[in-house]
Amino acid sequence: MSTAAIIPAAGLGLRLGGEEPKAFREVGGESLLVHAVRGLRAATAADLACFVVAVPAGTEDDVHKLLEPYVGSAVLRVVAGGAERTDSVRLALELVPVDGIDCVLVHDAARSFVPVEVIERVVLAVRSGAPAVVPVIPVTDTIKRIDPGGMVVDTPDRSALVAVQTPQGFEPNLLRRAHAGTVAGATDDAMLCERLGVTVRTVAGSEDAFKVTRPRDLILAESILSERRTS
Ligand SMILES: Nc1ccn([C@@H]2O[C@H](COP(=O)(O)OP(=O)(O)OP(=O)(O)O)[C@@H](O)[C@H]2O)c(=O)n1
Ligand SMILES: C[C@](O)(CO)[C@H](O)COP(=O)(O)O
Repeated sequence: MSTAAIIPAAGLGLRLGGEEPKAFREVGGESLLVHAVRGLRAATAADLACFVVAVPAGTEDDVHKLLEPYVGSAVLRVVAGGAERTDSVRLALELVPVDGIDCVLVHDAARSFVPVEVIERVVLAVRSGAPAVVPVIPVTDTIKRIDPGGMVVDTPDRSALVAVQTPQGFEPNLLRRAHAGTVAGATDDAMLCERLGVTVRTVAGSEDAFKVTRPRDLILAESILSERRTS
């Protein structure tokens, strides 16, 4: 049995700005998408046999050519993404082979520098029987819930809160059932499984798995990359 990776990379990157979609922005001379694919490939314990990448419509052929050298013997499928992240994941999921896959990872192209250990922890947890797995890190800010008028409603106990990253790992048929239902308002795939009543397991994430979202994040990305290239 092998793993399939879905990479939602079809976002515009409005918060990052710039001329091209975020997945094509470069760090250290290579696009965020290439870094993300290379990172997943490096997780040898994941046995990645298939990549399905959702990209901005019209870029499918170019992206296929761009990524071919990085996927090794794995199958590569590239599909036009949808309006929301969940649409892109659903469209990609339709291209994940049904046979021979025991774990589907969903990994944001924008979390391009996730360490191999995190990827392998997620896959191992799915293979150990957890149907849905997310990597998490502790929350360092105090979080407050507010009302529509901006007034504080309450302050949840921070020790019970975590920030959620990707890759998120799923038993394939669970992910298919999760995406067959209503996806409105879901900001990650695990949330869709929660809506089905499934208990989601957490594993340790990493600060390096941060999501490139705003311009300053590119500076952090460059710094992580040059640290890795030095060591
Ligand atoms: N319609 C969409 C929206 C997002 N994504 C992907 O989902 C991941 C997480 O989304 P985010 O970081 O929010 O990216 P953008 O939507 O591009 O960012 P912004 O909201 O700033 O435009 C990214 O890899 C992004 O390319 C996608 O595949 N399809
Ligand atoms: C999936 C995710 O990266 C987990 O933290 C996050 O929810 C994506 O959110 P975004 O609003 O699409 O950036």
